[in-house]
Amino acid sequence: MNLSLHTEEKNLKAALQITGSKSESNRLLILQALYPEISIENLSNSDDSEVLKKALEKGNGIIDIHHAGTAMRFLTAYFAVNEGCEVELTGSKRMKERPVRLLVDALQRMGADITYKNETGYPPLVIKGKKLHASSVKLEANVSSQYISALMLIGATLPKGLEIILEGPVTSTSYILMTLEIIKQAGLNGKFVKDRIFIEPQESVKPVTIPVESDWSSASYFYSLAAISETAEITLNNYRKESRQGDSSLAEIYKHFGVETIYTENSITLKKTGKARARSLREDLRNSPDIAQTIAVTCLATKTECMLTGLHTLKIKETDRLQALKNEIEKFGTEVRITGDSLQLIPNPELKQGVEIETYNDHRMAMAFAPLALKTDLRILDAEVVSKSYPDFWEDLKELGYTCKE
Ligand SMILES: O=C(O)C1=C[C@@H](OP(=O)(O)O)[C@@H](O)[C@H](O)C1
Ligand SMILES: C=C(OP(=O)(O)O)C(=O)O
Repeated sequence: MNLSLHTEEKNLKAALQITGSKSESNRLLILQALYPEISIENLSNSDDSEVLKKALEKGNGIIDIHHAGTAMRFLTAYFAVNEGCEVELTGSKRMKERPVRLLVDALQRMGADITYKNETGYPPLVIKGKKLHASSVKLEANVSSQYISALMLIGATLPKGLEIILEGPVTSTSYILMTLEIIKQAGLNGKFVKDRIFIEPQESVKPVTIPVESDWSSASYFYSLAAISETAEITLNNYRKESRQGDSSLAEIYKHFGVETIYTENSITLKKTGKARARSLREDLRNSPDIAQTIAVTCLATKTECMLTGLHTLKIKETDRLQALKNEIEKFGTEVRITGDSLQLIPNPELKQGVEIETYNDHRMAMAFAPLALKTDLRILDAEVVSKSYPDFWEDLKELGYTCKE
């Protein structure tokens, strides 16, 4: 499905209910499978959470998790300790190019029975679940925090718990902290001190209901819309100031674009009153990689010079996001310089019209570019990709006065 986006709206006003955080949901689904006393509220309706839920229900045989990175990594650890199960964990073509070696190495050193079906270091994986007795493991921490979260989630089921020693710089730390907070909220114990994470052993937890906050990465597209609009007042329900999600740094970052965040007990209102904006932006996004695309497109639309750093993980996500951003932003006549971990955008006063955006099977490419329709009509190719994290995205955009035509 290709969508042509158009809007004449300059003043945005709406109240929306975005689905639950996929990161929180996927942690909770794994914990619930290990500790059935846990109940979850406001679970994400994303494809990634749906495939994880189905995989846990299936529990044996060939399990295809499509494009879902967290599902691949979390299930690798989950099945490795699930005594008696035999699974082949596979995914989309792109998933077979996304590395899992550091996690698999760590689990193998802990005694797990995991082999590669095709290429060493990449899915599909053949996993035979067994009891693991290790109590400590070392792991390089600069490639993906998902490997670390995966180990943390199974840590309490091991007879002596698990100490995870992080080697080198740590990336996406906010997601490790999210895992720890959720583990504690479930009634388990753990701590993260310097380069070490300790998860205490525990066989069961007391019955507990854990609400999932709505998804801050999904909220980023509304921050971008507010930034690009003349005025905006967009209320998003089920968000908190004290969030577990690192992408809540949006509230601070978007002040540069004149967007204020007003917090009430259970919602945020993004308010733009037309104040002057900064002409340039410097941000280190190593703790919130998923909002890099949104911010780059906001800068394109608002003609803000920007230098985004800490982006070394973007190359191994749903697509090579640095290259994809360069390809698509340059279609508008704006220069983009990328390195292995940074993106610089040099604004151009003219914005080319009638551009078609390739989305590279990446939900965030489609959603990040959509706000730009406030400035120029555009066409988003394969627009259905949004369902990976936010299936209702196009419907919610209509609430803001957009027309989205096939
Ligand atoms: O743990 C998580 O829920 C996630 C961690 C991040 O990945 P990396 O740690 O690989 O950067 C993030 O990009 C991804 O969307 C979700
Ligand atoms: C990178 C992402 O997801 P995952 O790694 O879980 O596929 C994302 O949602 O932006």
